Amino acid sequence: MVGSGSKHAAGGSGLGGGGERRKYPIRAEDYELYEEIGQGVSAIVYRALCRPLGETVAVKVLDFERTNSNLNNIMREAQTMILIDHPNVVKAICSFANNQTLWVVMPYMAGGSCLHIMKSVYPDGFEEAVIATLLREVLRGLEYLHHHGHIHRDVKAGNILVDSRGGVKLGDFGVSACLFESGDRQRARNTFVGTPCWADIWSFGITALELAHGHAPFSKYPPMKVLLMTLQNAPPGLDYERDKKFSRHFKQMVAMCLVKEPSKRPTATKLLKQSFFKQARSHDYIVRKLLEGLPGLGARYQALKEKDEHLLAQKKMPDGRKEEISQDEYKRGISSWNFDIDDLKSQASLISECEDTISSKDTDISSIYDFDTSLQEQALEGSLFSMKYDTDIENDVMANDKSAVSSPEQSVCLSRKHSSMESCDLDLQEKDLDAIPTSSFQERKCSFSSCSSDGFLSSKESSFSSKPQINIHNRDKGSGGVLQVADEPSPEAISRAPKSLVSNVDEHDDRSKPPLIQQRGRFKVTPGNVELDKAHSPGLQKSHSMQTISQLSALSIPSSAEAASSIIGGSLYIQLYNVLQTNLLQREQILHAMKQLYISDSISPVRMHSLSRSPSPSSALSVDRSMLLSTDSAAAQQNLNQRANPAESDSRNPLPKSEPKAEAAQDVLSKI
Ligand SMILES: Nc1ncnc2c1ncn2[C@@H]1O[C@H](COP(=O)(O)OP(=O)(O)OP(=O)(O)O)[C@@H](O)[C@H]1O
Repeated sequence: MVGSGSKHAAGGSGLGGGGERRKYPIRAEDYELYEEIGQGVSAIVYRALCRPLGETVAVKVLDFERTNSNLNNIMREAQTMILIDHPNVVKAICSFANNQTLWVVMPYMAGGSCLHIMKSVYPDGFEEAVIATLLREVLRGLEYLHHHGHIHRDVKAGNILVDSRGGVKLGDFGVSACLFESGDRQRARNTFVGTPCWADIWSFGITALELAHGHAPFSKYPPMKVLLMTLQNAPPGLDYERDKKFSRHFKQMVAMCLVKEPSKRPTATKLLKQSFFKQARSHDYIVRKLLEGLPGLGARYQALKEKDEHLLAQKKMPDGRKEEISQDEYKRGISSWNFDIDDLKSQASLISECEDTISSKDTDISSIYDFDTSLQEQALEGSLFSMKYDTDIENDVMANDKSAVSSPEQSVCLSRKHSSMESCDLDLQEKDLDAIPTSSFQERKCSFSSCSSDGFLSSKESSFSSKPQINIHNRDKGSGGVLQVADEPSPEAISRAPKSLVSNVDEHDDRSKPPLIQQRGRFKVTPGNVELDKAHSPGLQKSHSMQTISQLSALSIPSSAEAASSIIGGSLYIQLYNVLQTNLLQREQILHAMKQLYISDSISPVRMHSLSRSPSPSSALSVDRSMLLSTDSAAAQQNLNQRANPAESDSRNPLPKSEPKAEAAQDVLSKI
């Protein structure tokens, strides 16, 4: 559709009334944009008039500059929306390019989103019959999507839209996935039988709670806490005192959706048969209950926006923002995955190579969600979690240029040579306590100190590089699964990388954009004192992994400490975990190398054993300098291989031997 020579596009059935297909113009000048009615990660939605037809529509203006999704992805979203034809799913009427933007024309949903309605009028949630009516419509939409091989992946109150006649539709296909898009329909069907709906069904259950309470579970908690709670706690439900007003059927329906074991969740079709939905009513009921007396959408949206801005002016994150971020984390923490099974399998096996705590035996998707010890959860967060949520940036770079993957020397992103604290303050300060709940503060602090107790990472000493970095996960098993950070991607990689990525690399090119310190999946770290303006934030991708970033980037971050605790604390936590993993792996490799060298130098087995068991730097005080100078994990690995397979040893790479130097050992280990 984009750039099509024709000046008109056929609208979807029903839009023109009487079943005729109306011709919608595909030129910007044929649409008059009125007030803003919504904003997403990379798009602003306006009420608009389609001049030739005299019809009010919604136009979603997607800024190419603000999305780091490639054009194909954007087109895919628009195309998907155009092909949609179901009364409970918002379809796109047409789309076209206009300068640096893509315009997607949609039917105008005058009631706006359920989230906005709740925030404006029902802060404590809707009554049960309203919820049943809304959710039945949503389920019908989901049933249709799943039947056609689509997964919505972003089911939430904010994406349930209501039209002026009480019609309810699921909107926002920004992160939807088509199971068949690889072209191998049969394989996709076989691989995914039954699975894809699971993610949406979990989100659907959380959305039910959101509609019942006015907010999603744990929405007041910071994202990482929410994710941990999702993994650690029993699934949430309608179990509290305040939930007594809800029927048994409602509670049962929610409980069916919120089962951690994905395969045990019902399909949309099965859910629709639940008794809970017997109380669902008509569209008129929705009009009466929700829309009557409601201010116009534009005014409502403006009022909510002003409230948020007011909170921002007071340097507080608006509750709504907090909630949105947390609820996204919550839902996505358990319900999202990338849809490349092979990729997931290789990631899972990678993790098992890195982490003893995760079994590699079962690489089925569901097993990925089945870790139940806290250590495994932490490993999940640190590695699988971040890998699962990799953005397209990584994929693009990996696909485009493998040379962008850094050498092992470049892989340590926490190093002394980049020890300025400019980027972020890892040492969470007491004054930030009001920004996040005490429990999570303590938990996070505790995590940091446990790192430092090993002597490998001190929260006080360490920092992230202030240099912009691109985070590349090395998925090559041969590398042992080290998570690597490319310090400087090759010029080729830069030239071929998506524009937004390049802009992250070269901060000098665009100083209006906050320098990206590190981007890992949905999280990024920026200098704490940078004013982040959503409108100018770079590299925003319309994907769930970036949604939080966008929400965060809309905020003014007043101080690094505050930012660390209230906003990017979660991302720091993840990054620290990744760093820790990287370092632990390297440490293991070095210790292995040391062991081997000790063997060759006739060091007593008892001593060697104690060395391998003790991770503390002091245990390495009397080791051979040459053993320790190899911080290059690949070289260490090669040395190990040579020792293990002497026949294969390469005489061009002799294992260096030199004198014992305790200080050197300590020096090297302290840098790890
Ligand atoms: N057709 C529509 N009619 C009325 N309002 C709409 C329509 N489409 C979207 N909106 C409003 O605009 C907001 C943002 O739209 P949308 O979710 O499509 O953008 P996005 O960039 O995909 O956002 P997200 O961050 O939720 O992924 C919605 O939450 C909703 O309030």
